[in-house]
Amino acid sequence: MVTIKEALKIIQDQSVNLKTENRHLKDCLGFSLSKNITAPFDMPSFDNSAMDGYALCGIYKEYKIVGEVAAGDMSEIALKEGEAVRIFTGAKTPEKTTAVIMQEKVSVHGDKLLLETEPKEGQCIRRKGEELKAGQLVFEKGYSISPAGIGLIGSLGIEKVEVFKKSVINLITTGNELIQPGKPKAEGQIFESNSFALAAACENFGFHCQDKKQIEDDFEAIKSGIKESLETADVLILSGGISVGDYDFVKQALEENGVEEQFYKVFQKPGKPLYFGKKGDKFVFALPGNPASSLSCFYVYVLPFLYQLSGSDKNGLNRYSFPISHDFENRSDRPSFLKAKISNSQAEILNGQGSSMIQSMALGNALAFIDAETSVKKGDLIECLLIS
Ligand SMILES: Nc1nc2c(c(=O)[nH]1)N[C@H]1C(S)=C(S)[C@@H](COP(=O)(O)OP(=O)(O)OC[C@H]3O[C@@H](n4cnc5c(N)ncnc54)[C@H](O)[C@@H]3O)O[C@H]1N2
Ligand code: MOO
Repeated sequence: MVTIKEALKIIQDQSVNLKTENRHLKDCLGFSLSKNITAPFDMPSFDNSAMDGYALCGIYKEYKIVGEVAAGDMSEIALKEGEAVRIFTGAKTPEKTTAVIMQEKVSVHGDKLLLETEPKEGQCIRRKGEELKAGQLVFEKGYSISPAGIGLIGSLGIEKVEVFKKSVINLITTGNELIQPGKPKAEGQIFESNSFALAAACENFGFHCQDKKQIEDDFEAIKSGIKESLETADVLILSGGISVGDYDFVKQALEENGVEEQFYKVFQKPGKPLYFGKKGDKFVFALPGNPASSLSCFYVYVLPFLYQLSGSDKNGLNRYSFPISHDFENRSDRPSFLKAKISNSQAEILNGQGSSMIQSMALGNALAFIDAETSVKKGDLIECLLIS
């Protein structure tokens, strides 16, 4: 049995073999850059107007209108003192433009432009290079590409980016009692839900489960299922059959497939029988079957590792401390990840903390960490991992 800290360190210390690929801008959301990106040119690349209005030369209250520039116009108007041109948002400001005035603040009489007040030098002009200078570092290697990141990369004219490949994830659920939702359920059976929750949790953070298998509690079936899944997977996630019961065959089946244990059992609640192993450059997480245990272990251990394998600068769920909204006593002798809800900047530990209970996780939005046999008072800060 290892501590939470030790388990996380064992995972973090794995040497991983990152592969790269080129992806089109439209297909790189959530991927991590395998190279820095620097600005190929100044941004903006020319001085331009921030408003629909008039570009002005000199500081006056009256100007002569001598022309027009629209966004995308290439024409160069040489403005002289006291002259103005009609201009639109994003259009290149003529040379010698002192300021731009928005059209709501002027009146036009023939070719005469009258201002309510004198303009301030430089107003409403977006300067060349004010956001980025040519050659400036825009994103560092490892940056996880966000929608705004895609926007910026596109605006730099970059069509394809080199990113780290994401892992192929395969899932195996085990258990004789499991039947698929939608099928008639006999006494003693339960609906299989972990594979859906785990696949959804992967998708939620930009990872994808390629293959899903459900296998009964039969040693040979589990052993051959693992063998087959490992052929295509970079990361194999199993659920169930990892505890000490007579029908818990997963650990032995992994061993017989040449998977080397990195740790088995973590001193925590939920998720004590968590297993982590490796075979060559493939990794295996065997999560406890209890629905809340498997998902909690996914968030705390699998997700950081998926990020690590994808070259990301992220290392798991965001962690923040929040004041707890009520007194709470953790009676468990194990440090606990408790299903919690953050609202109005306060954390509430929800009812229904059993490892088999997933409703509290579904209604909550965080896992609150409270040490074993620890009491906290209303207002004390507790560490929370934000699920959403
Ligand atoms: N004698 C002991 N018994 C148990 C121990 C222990 O230390 N000694 N540990 C308990 C803890 S803690 C956990 S957690 C569970 C984990 O057991 P397994 O990983 O072997 O999981 P299963 O026994 O297969 O299933 C547990 C529970 O979860 C339900 N389940 C399983 N798979 C799914 C699924 N895909 N979808 C929905 N629900 C699932 C299953 O029906 C069981 O109710 O072991 C304790 N026992
Ligand atoms: O390790 Mo278990 O998840 O407490 O029931």
